[in-house]
Amino acid sequence: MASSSSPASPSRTLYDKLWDSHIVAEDGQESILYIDLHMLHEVTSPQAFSRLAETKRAVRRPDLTLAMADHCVPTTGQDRGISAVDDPLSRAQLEALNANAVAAGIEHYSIGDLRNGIVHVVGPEQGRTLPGMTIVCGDSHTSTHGAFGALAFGIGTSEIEHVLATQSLRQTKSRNMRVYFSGRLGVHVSAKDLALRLISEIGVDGATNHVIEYCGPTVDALSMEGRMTLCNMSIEAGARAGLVAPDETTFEYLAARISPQKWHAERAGWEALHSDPGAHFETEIEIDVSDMRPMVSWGINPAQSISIDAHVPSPQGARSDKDRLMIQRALDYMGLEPGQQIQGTPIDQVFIGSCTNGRIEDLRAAAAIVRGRKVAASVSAMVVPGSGLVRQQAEEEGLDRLFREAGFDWRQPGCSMCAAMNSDRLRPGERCASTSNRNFENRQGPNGRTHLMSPAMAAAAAVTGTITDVGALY
Ligand SMILES: CC(C)[C@H](C(=O)O)[C@@H](O)C(=O)O
Ligand code: SF4
Repeated sequence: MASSSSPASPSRTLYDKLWDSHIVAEDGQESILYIDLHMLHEVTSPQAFSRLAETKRAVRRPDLTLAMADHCVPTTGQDRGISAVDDPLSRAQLEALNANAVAAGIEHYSIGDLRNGIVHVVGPEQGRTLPGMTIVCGDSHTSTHGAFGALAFGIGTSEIEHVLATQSLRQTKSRNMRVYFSGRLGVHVSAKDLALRLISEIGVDGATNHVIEYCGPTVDALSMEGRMTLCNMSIEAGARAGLVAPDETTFEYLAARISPQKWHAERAGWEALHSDPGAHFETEIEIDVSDMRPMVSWGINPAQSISIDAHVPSPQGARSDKDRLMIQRALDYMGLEPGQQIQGTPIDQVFIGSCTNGRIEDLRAAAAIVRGRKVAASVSAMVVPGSGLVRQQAEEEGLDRLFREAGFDWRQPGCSMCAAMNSDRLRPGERCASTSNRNFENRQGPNGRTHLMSPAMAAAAAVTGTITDVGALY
């Protein structure tokens, strides 16, 4: 695929600039890109290391590689590790990651280390994610790091092997897409709602073959945490990556995480990381969010999301036979009636966490709703901080006490019930208010039912026992 504007063109998008500045070699439609940071987790890296060993190749740049366990770690009793009896597969994955990292000299935050957590929370937190970088990980939500103006995307196991061996990656360029959000967000309307709104409008394949650049006054006003939430969910619209051009908000976030020398040396370069005026985007979307209410998913993919005051669709109203079948299947799986109000639907569990919404700001937003209230008797609710440092920060602020006193479980960090790869999972038929990013069938446990929403909305669901407009709690 031809790039939207050639390297020599005067007007380039941010994506064009990131792409051009990392080309090591070009071959027809494909380029080899240099990779500045490669993050590893326990689920997708073991086979890549085995292949490397089989072919007697070494890790080329251990210093540009960072490893941590997140997907299958338990969220209680982490000091005990994982028992080989209870969960032999997860235990083997943790041991493999540890052994591989040690053997290659790769920095590794193992389970129980304060710096450990979900890879997409930890990279930025540790100041490893920087504007202008190329970042890859064997994980689709690597798009999160695009919030810093880094070209960040998920890769497969054979690509992990390739990056480990060469620190480069063969890629075909995607198209440029611009998503412009205007309008001031209402109280309790957050970046998560922006993401769900966008995906509900363009669909789960609306950004396929594209890299999205998010911009406009609404995005400018978002914190880094909010931008990470937004970029995180780019992949749920089918995009290869999401981007936000770095600005003062970004620089300030980084000032607290990297050395002053590095910050001063890099800053001028970071300031050039934006789309030039007149740069060409193949696809442009504009959304005015001034009147937006919080969003919630009703179905079995993130595009099946509606405003909290809306009604679940009915198959009769579908535009095509395919849509009708999709709606029917989603209603059946979710145990919802056509046309019913989403508000007031009783829930069984609440999960606050994940790489979408497991950062300190997310916990603060949820805690603000929980303060002085109790989790409904019918609900079991848990908070899983995105990293050990997020957990520590929350404890310093007394948020853990607020959650515990309200009846939440206060857990140790990891992916947890986002993907149910550890023992945190829904029982069949249970309905969950979740701050994660995927509501696919069986995602949070076999026959579990997931409703995606923001942390404030999940907290409101916890205290009322139903899907509730958090704005109505005041
Ligand atoms: C396990 C991993 C490959 C997977 C991903 O790539 O996204 C997981 O993180 C997820 O969210 O489903
Ligand atoms: S928190 Fe969920 S979405 Fe994020 S990396 Fe872990 S499993 Fe994937």
